[in-house]
Amino acid sequence: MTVRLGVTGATGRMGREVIAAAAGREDCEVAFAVNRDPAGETIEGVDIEPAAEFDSLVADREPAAVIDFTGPESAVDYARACADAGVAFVTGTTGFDDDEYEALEDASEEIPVLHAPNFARGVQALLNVVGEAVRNLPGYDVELVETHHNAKRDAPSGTANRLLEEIEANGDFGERVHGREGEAPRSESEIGVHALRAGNVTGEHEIVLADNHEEVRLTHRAEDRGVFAAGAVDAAVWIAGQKAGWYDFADVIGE
Ligand SMILES: NC(=O)C1=CN([C@@H]2O[C@H](COP(=O)(O)OP(=O)(O)OC[C@H]3O[C@@H](n4cnc5c(N)ncnc54)[C@H](OP(=O)(O)O)[C@@H]3O)[C@@H](O)[C@H]2O)C=CC1
Ligand SMILES: O=C(O)C1=N[C@H](C(=O)O)C[C@H](O)C1
Repeated sequence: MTVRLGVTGATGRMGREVIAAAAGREDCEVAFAVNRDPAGETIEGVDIEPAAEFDSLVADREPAAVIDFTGPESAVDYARACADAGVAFVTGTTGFDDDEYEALEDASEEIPVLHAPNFARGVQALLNVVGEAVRNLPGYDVELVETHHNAKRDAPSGTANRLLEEIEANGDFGERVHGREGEAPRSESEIGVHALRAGNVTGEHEIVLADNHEEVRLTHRAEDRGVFAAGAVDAAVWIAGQKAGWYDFADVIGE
């Protein structure tokens, strides 16, 4: 069966990759793709339509799932529209505040919703091992450094926040300290968090665990945005067969 997909944020860095990833597969097809101001563009043979036509495109082209890489406000709007239309929703957008995240969770009462701050399988593996590393090294200093391209809006990255949750769930830590300046000695239990923005870096996350005699570094480096797009399309094909509820990328990989 071919899964029909809608794509939002289609002319963005990720939207283009999602369309290319879907075009290269036989188990799915792009039913429509929208962007805020598409200016008549075509990507991989798909005409990019204005975002204002989203509701009517969903009604006419009947996608089984929508893949969203836009921004937090837009993602929430699309999640609500998908809930109204009964269409599954997959979003890789990051930077949601608590209210926005709650709105996504509300939508999951009516449709399947999957949010993953990172669709790289290597990041999922990193999430699986970081807690174990922290548990094995009690009392070690923990610092997280993430590096992204100079156009990224949110900081720290969604992936960094997710890694921090995993670290905190597995050790006895104090506050997160975002960067340091001036007189800023390290307290024993704080977690230092550092967001670098430079050039065209696709996405790097490194966790440093150290005491005074040794250090361990766990690093993930995305070489190409195609890795995120492939994971997002896997998630959309998978979610098309699920019932309403809240899912994450681990659910997709676990099957
Ligand atoms: N989960 C993951 O694996 C990954 C997540 N991300 C996240 O994905 C999001 C997008 O990243 P990226 O592609 O780099 O960002 P871009 O800014 O390149 O792309 C976002 C696109 O969404 C469009 N857009 C914004 N609002 C709407 C709307 N209402 N309707 C339709 N289109 C809209 C923008 O249009 P316009 O040009 O008009 O602003 C733009 O084309 C970010 O939150 C990022 O952190 C990124 C990479 C991987
Ligand atoms: O904006 C990006 O580019 C990325 N954003 C995601 C995040 O915030 O974690 C994932 C990836 O690192 C690329």
